[in-house]
Amino acid sequence: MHANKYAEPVTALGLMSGTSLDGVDIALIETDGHAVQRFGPVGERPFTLQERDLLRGALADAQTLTDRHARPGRLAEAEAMITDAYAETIRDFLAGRENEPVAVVGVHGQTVLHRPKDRLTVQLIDADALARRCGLTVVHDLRGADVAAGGQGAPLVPVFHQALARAAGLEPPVAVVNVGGVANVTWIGESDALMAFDTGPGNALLDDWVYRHTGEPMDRDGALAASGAVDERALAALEAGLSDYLAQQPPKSLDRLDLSTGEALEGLSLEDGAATLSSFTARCVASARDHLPEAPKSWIVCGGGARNPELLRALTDALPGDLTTADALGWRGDFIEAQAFAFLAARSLQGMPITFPGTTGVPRPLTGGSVTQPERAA
Ligand SMILES: Nc1ncnc2c1ncn2[C@@H]1O[C@H](COP(=O)(O)OP(=O)(O)OP(=O)(O)O)[C@@H](O)[C@H]1O
Ligand SMILES: CC(=O)N[C@H]1[C@@H]2OC[C@@H](O2)[C@@H](O)[C@@H]1O[C@H](C)C(=O)O
Repeated sequence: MHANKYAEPVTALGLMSGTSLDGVDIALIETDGHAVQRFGPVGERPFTLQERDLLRGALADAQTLTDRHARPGRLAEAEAMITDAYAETIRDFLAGRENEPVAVVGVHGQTVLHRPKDRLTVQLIDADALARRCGLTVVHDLRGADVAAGGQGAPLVPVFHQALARAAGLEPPVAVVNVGGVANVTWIGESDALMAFDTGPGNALLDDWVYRHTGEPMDRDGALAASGAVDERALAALEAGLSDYLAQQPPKSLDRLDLSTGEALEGLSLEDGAATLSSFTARCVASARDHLPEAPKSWIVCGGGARNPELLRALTDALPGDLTTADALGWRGDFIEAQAFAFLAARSLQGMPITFPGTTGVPRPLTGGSVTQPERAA
């Protein structure tokens, strides 16, 4: 009956590089912007240590920005690096897949500053150069319109979580928790009801702690946390440091640099610090329940944190209800964000809303994204 309600499906690519600064994820889907008709291949391109250092420098230099288009300090170099990395990722991904009729590429870029209360959110990516180099239509700046309209500009992925949950026939209410650098939750109730917000740290503080002590980028497989113990005093201090945010009613979102351990972990061993930070992430997710309209029957964990067994254990301890990973449902938990940016680009091309009062607090459902055609960018 609704045969013409949605547009013809298109093949869309999505690229995401998140707050963990670990690399670029890419995914191909076929979608009409409402559902996913086909999940295609995925890929990733890790950042080198030098690239991560450049991004850390760019994050620091972005703190004084007042103009989202300015690129002082290391920002210009970082943007060129990100654009190269995205172009390279697309080229390598499509090599041997020339038959994929890619209609659009949705790109997130690299967030270096996110201050929605000042109507400022900055993602590094030169979309014109990218469109030119890959010869494809690029949709970028998916947060800008939302922030300009008074929204939080994040999280953006909830409408895709909703499409995934709908297709899986999950019994509402269900919560999807993305444990990236920052963690966020999407709550999906009856009749497509949607609420979403950033819950607090995901892996960012744990990554920083491990990097500072060992030069390694993460607590791989939770090995450090597994051999440490949670320090309750330090945990309480961490929670006190974020208490205003935790208590705040959604909509709400975080900048990576809003998160810090302060003095809370002083004197702790590497292992105890890792155990305490893993628990902190889980406790912040658990405290998100206070803001949800109804307790979720099940929790689905995705993002890099789902690969950390200690973090999963801490989440299982902290959350009532069933907890499962996205991968256990047959989703590609590490690539949901990349798939989401493909989905959002397809919606953007059709002028469909990508953010909602329940997700970013924008006054009414709003479309977003800027479209760059390869010929216009030439
Ligand atoms: N095997 C593993 N063991 C422990 N942690 C892991 C493992 N694999 C990934 N991670 C964690 O996941 C992080 C990457 O997660 P992800 O790619 O979801 O983040 P992101 O997309 O950068 O973040 P965001 O969602 O905040 O934008 C790594 O930095 C690391 O902390
Ligand atoms: C401003 C920004 O880049 N925020 C990210 C960050 O990383 C996780 C969380 O904080 C989320 O709000 C968002 O990313 C995902 C992709 C989102 O918008 O849904």
